[in-house]
Amino acid sequence: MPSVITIPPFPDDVPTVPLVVVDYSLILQRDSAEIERLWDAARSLGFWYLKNHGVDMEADAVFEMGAATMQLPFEEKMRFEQGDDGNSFGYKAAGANATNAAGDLDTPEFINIAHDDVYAWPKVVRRTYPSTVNERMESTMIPFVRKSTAVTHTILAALNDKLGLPEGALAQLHRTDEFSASETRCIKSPVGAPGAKVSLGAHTDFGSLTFLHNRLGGLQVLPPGSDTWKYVKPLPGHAICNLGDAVAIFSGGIVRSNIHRVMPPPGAQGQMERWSMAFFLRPANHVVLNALTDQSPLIADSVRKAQLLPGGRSFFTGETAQDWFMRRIKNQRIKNRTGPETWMSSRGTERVQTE
Ligand SMILES: O=C(O)CCC(=O)C(=O)O
Ligand SMILES: [Fe+2]
Repeated sequence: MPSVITIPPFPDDVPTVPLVVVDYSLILQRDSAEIERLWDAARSLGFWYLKNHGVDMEADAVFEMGAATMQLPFEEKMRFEQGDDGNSFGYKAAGANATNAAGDLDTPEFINIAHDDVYAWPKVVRRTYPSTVNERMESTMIPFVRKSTAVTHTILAALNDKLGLPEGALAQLHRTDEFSASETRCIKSPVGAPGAKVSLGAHTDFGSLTFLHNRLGGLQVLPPGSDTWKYVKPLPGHAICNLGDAVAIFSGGIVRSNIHRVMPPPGAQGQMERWSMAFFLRPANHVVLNALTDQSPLIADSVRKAQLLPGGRSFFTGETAQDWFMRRIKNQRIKNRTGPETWMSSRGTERVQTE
């Protein structure tokens, strides 16, 4: 199991980004100093560590589900492959996605489980999964997804207030009783050759909030204004949170969906398989990704200012969350590639960040 393997230390001679540590137990108590810390992180890099979130045991169980799933015969996993039409639920084989405009292939395998299927279990509402997932729906997936939904909604509520939105405005766009692309992903990356290329290509996240559980290094961010990728060092007992495109657009650019990628783990960690796992909170499928200017003067002001800048940005995509997500997934698939333009069609808000 990934969680009981001894992990070599993260090297101390690689560039890392110092992330703010947010204490979830204080956010839950609506501690204003802690909410301010979260607010600063959300607006500057859009990434932060989260401690005292209380989901570690459940996260370990999801890693165990991922390990059991990846051990299934390849043909069995391929019975649940996500396909090329823009759906991400199910299995994604290594090499199914491009990592850049040149069409270089990704190396990780994923198992993606739709939250809609977890909420509705034992009813199947989006798709079916391998037996290793079904057997753990009650023991593992339901507790993990319930707790992670609560954590991510609590963070969203704190951001909602700071954005000057009416109470519950963001929650209303992320209702758990409406279908969405929200999912839990367990990722296995094989041991790479030293100096191996990018494992998961540079991207911004497609939805609103990612709650990421990392054991090994490899995740990198490109901080605003920098041309050097920096590692995010995994810290025991700390999850990593980052904001995605949807909430950056809703906020009119006040909060940031920062570009990131995954490289083979650095130093001695490079000798190991890399496992990671993420809970992705995304808006309901029908929600249109536009800035919420009519609900917050702060957001209206931010959009006005952004549009006055040279090359002024629009925060009105007119695309639904479902179309935005499916376009991005579909155009990453190597089978759909016609040329560099396919990669460009897979892009979200990273279009305005350096790649
Ligand atoms: O594996 C990681 O550390 C990050 C994965 C990621 O960025 C993603 O799946 O969107
Ligand atoms: Fe990501």
